[in-house]
Amino acid sequence: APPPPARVAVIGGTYLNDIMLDSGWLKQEFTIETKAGPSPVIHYGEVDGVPFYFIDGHGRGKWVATWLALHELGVKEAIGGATAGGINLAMKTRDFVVPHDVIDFNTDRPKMIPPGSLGDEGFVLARLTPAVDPLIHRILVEESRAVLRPDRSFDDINIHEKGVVVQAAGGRFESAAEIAYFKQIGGDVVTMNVGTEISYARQVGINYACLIIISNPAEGIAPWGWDSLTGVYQKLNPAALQIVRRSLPRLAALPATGRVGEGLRVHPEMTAKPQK
Ligand SMILES: CSC[C@H]1O[C@H](OP(=O)(O)O)[C@H](O)[C@@H]1O
Ligand code: HPA
Repeated sequence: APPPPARVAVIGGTYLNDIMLDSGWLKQEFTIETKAGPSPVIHYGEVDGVPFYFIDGHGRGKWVATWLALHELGVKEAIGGATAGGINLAMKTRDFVVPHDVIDFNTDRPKMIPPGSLGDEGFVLARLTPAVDPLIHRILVEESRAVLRPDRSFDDINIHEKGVVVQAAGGRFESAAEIAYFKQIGGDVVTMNVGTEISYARQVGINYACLIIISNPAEGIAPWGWDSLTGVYQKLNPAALQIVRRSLPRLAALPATGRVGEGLRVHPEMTAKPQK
């Protein structure tokens, strides 16, 4: 049977994976074939009557196939969850950041989704300004406040409405000198995943923003231990799940057209036609 339709997707990183898989919201799993090979496992779920897809671990290494599959399935809105290291001293461990921009130093995933993957003639140079969808960005800020603020035990947690997320090369943590450099060029938090996600979502025309929880101070900013990584997200996971739950119906109700990303993906002058 074909998977049930949904126009919204949630992509889990470290902190959202387990709690989404345990949420009781997921009903069915499937994979689909894409021009970049089989998709990762895609979960179909429903909560409060809203159908959605969930992919854990950012697609478990299947970066291009993940976003081609979501496009193929007709997804229009997506939120990503990720942990990151705090570079900006105002962005402490446990704080929430809804980034507005990105610096992408990833080198092992293609910057451009291979030409022809989407059935476009030639290639498309997507634009990243603004880097995330402003409407989804606002929803994540508002729902983070709505969930965290009434709970006095979260009083020490800041919700940062803006932030530049640096995607490091990935594959290992950064050196202190690398972080000092990221700080100098305006980076606020550092991740190994979100830069690619921001870029691929735009390239396939899916409106996207992400909710980051800081799990540790970036290297050289302050000492941290492995327990920081696990401890932070275990404590904040239930709150994150409620933020997702409250955001989903709002994402599903967003207008399908007239969105800022539409004009940023395809421009006729930027599309190389095959030579006659
Ligand atoms: C958990 S430490 C490093 C790991 O965490 C971040 O990923 P995620 O988006 O799954 O939270 C970071 O990018 C690294 O992959
Ligand atoms: N660096 C890169 N990615 C991360 C970090 C970090 O310090 N913490 C969580 N994800």
